[in-house]
This record gives sequence, structure tokens and C-alpha cells, in this order.
Amino acid sequence: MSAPRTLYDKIWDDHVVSEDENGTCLLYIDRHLVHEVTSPQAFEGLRMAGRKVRAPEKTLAVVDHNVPTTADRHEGIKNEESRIQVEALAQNAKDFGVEYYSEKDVRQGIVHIVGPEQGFTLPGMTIVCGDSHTSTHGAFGALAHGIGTSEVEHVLATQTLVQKKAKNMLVRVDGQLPPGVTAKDVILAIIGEIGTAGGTGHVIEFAGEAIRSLSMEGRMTVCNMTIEGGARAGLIAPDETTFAYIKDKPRAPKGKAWDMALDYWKTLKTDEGAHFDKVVVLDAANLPPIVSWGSSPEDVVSVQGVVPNPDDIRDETKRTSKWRALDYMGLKPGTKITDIAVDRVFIGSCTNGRIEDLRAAAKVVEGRKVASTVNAMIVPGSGIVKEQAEAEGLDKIFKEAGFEWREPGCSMCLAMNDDRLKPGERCASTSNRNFEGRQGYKGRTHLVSPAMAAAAAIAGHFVDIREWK
Ligand SMILES: CC(C)[C@H](C(=O)O)[C@@H](O)C(=O)O
Ligand code: SF4
Repeated sequence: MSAPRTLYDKIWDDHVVSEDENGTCLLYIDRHLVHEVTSPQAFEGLRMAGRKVRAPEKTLAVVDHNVPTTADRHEGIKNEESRIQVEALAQNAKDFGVEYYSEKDVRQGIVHIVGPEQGFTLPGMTIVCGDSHTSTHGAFGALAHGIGTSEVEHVLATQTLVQKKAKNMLVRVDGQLPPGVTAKDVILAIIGEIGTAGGTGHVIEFAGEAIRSLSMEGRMTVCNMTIEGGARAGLIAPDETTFAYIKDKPRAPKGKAWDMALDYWKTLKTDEGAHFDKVVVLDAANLPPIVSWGSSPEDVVSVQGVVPNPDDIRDETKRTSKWRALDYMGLKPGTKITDIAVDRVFIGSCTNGRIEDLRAAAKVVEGRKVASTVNAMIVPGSGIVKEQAEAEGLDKIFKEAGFEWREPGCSMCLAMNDDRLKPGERCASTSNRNFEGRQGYKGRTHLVSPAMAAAAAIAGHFVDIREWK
């Protein structure tokens, strides 16, 4: 009998093409997602070397970071730099025969929302993209991680990647989540617990009843932020929830191929007794809705809590850095989280820009008005999400409440397009990063779930969604 293996071990073993004496491997890559920011030099490299894309059918290109999200974007992109990057991707996709979704295509959206939606992301696959949040696809039981631009070129040319195996880490969330506590709160709590370096050198498998009970959307939210926990990738074993989501997606296997795929996918789980190098266990019943207070995703606290006092930290470097974070955020220790007023609300991103996220926000907003002091917007993660939301009338709920309803893209998740915070503005955001300047120069980001962001938009300050009537 062979030794029991983790899910990560299994996917890894199935993709090793060759291995050196020092453990460096050549891995076969099943799927390559490409966006406009990290691909121009990679395609240029191929061009200079006179090489082709090895497997264009395993490559999918989409614009997301730079595209404006205002309705007038269909008349052309005004920002010069953004326009050049977007046009370069369109040209490269054409020259190299890669399928491409432009900003005029309903399938366009944030790369990590588009892959799963198209059935391009499937269990057991190795998936890469020149983007750190490629970890999102791990929700399907795929080994998915970000790569650098030179690696993008390598994968385009060879459909392989040079990699060393990471260690195995298990994060188990036992029990059921209380009402009002979501996948976003789970992952923020996990990062709060392990820190932003907690997963370094590891691939994390998320397991336990609370994870199993999540929808695919929720699982993607959890895996999306694995990278903020320092890990190489996050994984959730595929199950009936996964298979139901994939079935009938445009690029999912059909007919006999579906049955064969299903047989394989069902083997994708950690064997009894497999070894994990690190194990962390959380109890779902104890988790509250969470709000980040600082400039790192590990700076988190319960919505019922207060801004912590850095003087309580023993380590001097850490103490100094947390004081700096408070200064940047314009916050004082001891301030109740529910007393913090926000200027902006951003609901979107590859963390929380899917249909379920918009439904959760709409439920909170319905029949109410955005506070007069708040500017709030909803940015669907893809054209398909937008279409679905409109079919359900969610856009009306948001617009009547005073939210802006935008076109799909990364938007205010990062200050790479026109959507950004002004200096000093405070934002309740459903995105994944809150470092200095992330949403705009001197902008202040608080990471929260979609329901919590929606409630903050209405109230004008953070509120405990568990008390929302
Ligand atoms: C622009 C891109 C390379 C970057 C990433 O890799 O994550 C972006 O998506 C981000 O979220 O900061
Ligand atoms: S939505 Fe944000 S985190 Fe996701 S890919 Fe775009 S910029 Fe990166």
C-alpha cells in the first residue's frame, strides 16, 4: 500500500513531468489565465524569440485591472496608459491565437471570476496566472497560484512551470457559522489567527464542516485570500457542491467526458492519515463579523470590538508598525468599531464580486437609502454576474438606494483605473488588500464582507450585521 497522501500531494504527483536531485520539478500546467498587466513583456519575449504559444486552447485572456467601469467605456478608454495595456492584450491574443474577452464581451470580468464561470477552472488541474489571487481557483480542488511575468512567458512557450513542492498545511473550521457570519469573515479570522506569514512555504487545505457548508462563491472567497495568509495556494476538496456548480458551464466536459471527469474528481481528497506539516483549527460558532482596522489583512477585530492599543504588543518592531498603521488610518486605540464613519463603500473585486455577494448586499439594502455622507458603488465581477444580477432586479434595488451600478472590472480594489479613493477617504471595502495607498493615495481601507459593507453604506458607519433588522 502506498503512503496516504494529501489532496495537494495527489495533484502535484499527477503533474510532475520530471524532477532534479534537489527536488526542483517541472510541472505540467493545465490552464493559463492571462490579463493585461503581467503579460505584455511575456508575449514580447515570445515574439523576439520567434516562438508560438504552445497550447493556445489552454490559455484564456481577459482585461480587468485597467478597464474603466463607467458606462461610457464602450466609447473607448480615455486614460492613455490603460488604453495601451488593454490594446496590447487584444493584439497579443490575436497574434498568438489565444481566446480573448474584451471589455465589450459579456464574458469579460475579473480573471478569477471569469475562469470558474466559463468552466475553464476544473478540479485536479494546475492553474496559473500572472496574478497573486489565482489562489481563488483552489476552491475547485485545483492547484492554482500566481506566477511572475517571466514565468508567464515560460508557461506560454512550454505549458510547464519550474516549481519546488511546498509543505502541507491544514486549516479546519469546525461547526456551523452563525447567521450574519460569512466566508469573508472566516478567511479574515483565519488570517488574524495565523498572521500574514502564517502560511509561508505551505499549500493550505481548508476543511471542516463550516468550509463544506459554503457555496462555491464562499469557497472562492476563502481561497482568494489564502495569499494574504502567506501561503502558496489554497485548496478545498471538490464535492457535490463543486460538481453542481461546474455542470453545464460553457467549457466543462460534456457527455461521456463528464462521467469520466467525475470519476477522477471524486478521488481528489486527502487520504485518511495523510501528514500535514502544520494544522490550525477554528470553531465556526465563535466567529463574529469582522472588520480590519489597520494596513495589513491580519489587523482584524470583531465588529463588536475596539481599535486595539499597539502598546499592548511586546515586540518593538511590530508595535511601531501597528502605531504607524493607526496613524495612517486616522484611528485611536479604544475607538469602538461601530463608531467609525465611512465616506465610501466598495462592493466588488475577485474576493466578493460574485452573484451571491451581490444578493447578500441587496438583501441588506432593499428599501433603504445610502447615508447622505456616503458614496457607494457596486461593481459586478463579470458581465455574466452583472447580467444575472439585473435579471434578478438587484441593480434596481441598489440604484434606488443610491448606489452606483458599474461595469465589471477590478475597479477600486486597486488604484490602477479611474476608481480610487481621495486622500483621507475611508472606505468599507469587500476586497482583499488594505495596505497604504491600495485604493488610492492616502486612502483608508477597511476589509469587510458584502453584507457588512452594504450595512455601513446605509448607516454611514460600521454596524453589526447580526443586529440588522
Ligand atoms: C496587478 C496584479 C499583478 C496584482 C496581483 O498580482 O495581485 C493585482 O491583481 C493585485 O491584486 O494586487
Ligand atoms: S480584483 Fe483586486 S485582487 Fe482581484 S485581481 Fe483585480 S486587483 Fe487583484
